[in-house]
Amino acid sequence: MQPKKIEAYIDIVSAYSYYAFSYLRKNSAALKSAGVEVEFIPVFLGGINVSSGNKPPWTLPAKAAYSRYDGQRAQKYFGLKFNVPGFFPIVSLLPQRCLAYVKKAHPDKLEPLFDIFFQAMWVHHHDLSKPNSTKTALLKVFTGEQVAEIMAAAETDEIKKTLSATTLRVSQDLGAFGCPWFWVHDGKGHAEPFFGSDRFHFMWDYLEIPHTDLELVGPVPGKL
Ligand SMILES: N[C@@H](CCC(=O)N[C@@H](CS)C(=O)NCC(=O)O)C(=O)O
Repeated sequence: MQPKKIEAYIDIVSAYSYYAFSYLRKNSAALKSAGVEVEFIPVFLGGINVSSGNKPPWTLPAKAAYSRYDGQRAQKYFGLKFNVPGFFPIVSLLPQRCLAYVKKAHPDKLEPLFDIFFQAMWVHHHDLSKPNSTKTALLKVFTGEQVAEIMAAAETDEIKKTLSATTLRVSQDLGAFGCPWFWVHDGKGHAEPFFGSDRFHFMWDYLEIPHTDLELVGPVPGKL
């Protein structure tokens, strides 16, 4: 029997991946006590779009206009505050390859690095497609020597192939058409996909974890 597990496929170029990452980390103790393992897995969202035939939502003007409301609401809900950087979107291959290497070579540093990269991109508006910005962010988690090692590894065929193989697997085998994408194992030998940072209540039902989110509190005294 497989354990209950959430495979979380995320890219730092995706604000919705940032929301999902923060939420899962905030709830890590509760998930652990419910016997659910969480694995964060770097993917290249641009590659998922190409492979699935999808287009980024902001390329459709109506979705771009709506996303301004949705983004503000999500930030309030998840307790984050940032503006979309002027350079958005970026080609996120460099930071995602660094993460793919760190996952292999320094697995205990993967979550801290995701956190620093998300903050660098969204809160501090550092363009992580530029090597100097990526190096500066890496230095918040690693020594100078390790940063050189990670930057060199990100240029190797092995790491390039690792990121593209994961990206291909999640889109072709696990049905992904965007990020964050989740492949969730129910602990009974089955697994299902979930898309987005706004589907955790369905995920908790699927995993049979008690939760209170989305319960209406009422009636409000004096209002009825
Ligand atoms: N409703 C989802 C939206 C997530 C979303 O729009 N993700 C973007 C990347 S940041 C994407 O890949 N979208 C593909 C699509 O909507 O088809 C959420 O709240 O998390």
